[in-house]
Amino acid sequence: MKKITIAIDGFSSCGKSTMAKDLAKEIGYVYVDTGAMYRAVTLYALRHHLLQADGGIDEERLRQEMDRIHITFRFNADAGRPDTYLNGECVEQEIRSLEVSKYVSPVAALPFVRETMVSQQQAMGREKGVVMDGRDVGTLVFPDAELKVFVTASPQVRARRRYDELKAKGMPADFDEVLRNVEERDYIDSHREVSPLRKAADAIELDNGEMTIAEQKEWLMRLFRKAAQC
Ligand SMILES: Nc1ncnc2c1ncn2[C@@H]1O[C@H](COP(=O)(O)OP(=O)(O)O)[C@@H](O)[C@H]1O
Ligand SMILES: Nc1ccn([C@@H]2O[C@H](COP(=O)(O)OP(=O)(O)O)[C@@H](O)[C@H]2O)c(=O)n1
Repeated sequence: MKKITIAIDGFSSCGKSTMAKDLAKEIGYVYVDTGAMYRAVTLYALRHHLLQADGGIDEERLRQEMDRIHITFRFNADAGRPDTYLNGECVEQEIRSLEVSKYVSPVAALPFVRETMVSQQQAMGREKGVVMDGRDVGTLVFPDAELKVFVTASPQVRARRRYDELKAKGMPADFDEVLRNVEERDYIDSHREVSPLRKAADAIELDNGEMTIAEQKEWLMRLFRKAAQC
């Protein structure tokens, strides 16, 4: 079987990371969560007071600080997926907070932020054998990926999944707030100027609203076997 590149894009909270990390584990590929990288930049900006509550961003300072933001991943055997590190500190839990979710899409829409993240992502996947999930992996990061999937489900289903996850982790959450955030991020992600969220023409679409995690895993595994054989 040849080593390939697998791109999993789609709307917020639909299960992209779950599918991507499960597949990567099963087939021994590297998993890269590109959303975690934008979340880590956002956490850095929050901690350094570069984001205002009214939505304003101190773009100039963030641009100057970009080379001080080092994002790495380290595999966590208990979680079965990589944890995200910001300048050497594990921030896996903190970047998933609703606070970070509220600010991440405007930060991710900044061209200089995207440029930095995309070149790091391309370096991580240069050797192939990678499963990468995000918004622009199949369209911009790896337009030649051998397997591209675009995942979606209704906003209510997605918000419920994210709400349940936050609750299970003991993090504060209100369902309506989570739903609003999911819808707002989808809108910003789909309407930004630089590499907006789009289904690549050659991506296979999956609405997993009625699927279990096990079913979607099996579905993706079948696609992988087909794509890696030819
Ligand atoms: N098919 C599914 N049915 C129910 N819950 C799911 C399904 N797929 C993923 N989840 C759960 O939904 C939440 C969001 O999934 P995640 O993989 O983080 O989504 P994304 O990466 O698209 O934001 C997680 O808690 C995950 O366990
Ligand atoms: N390749 C990517 C991945 C994420 N993002 C941004 O980062 C945010 C968080 O991504 P995520 O994948 O963690 O989001 P969830 O789907 O997990 O909620 C998204 O809402 C986008 O604004 C992006 O712009 N491009």
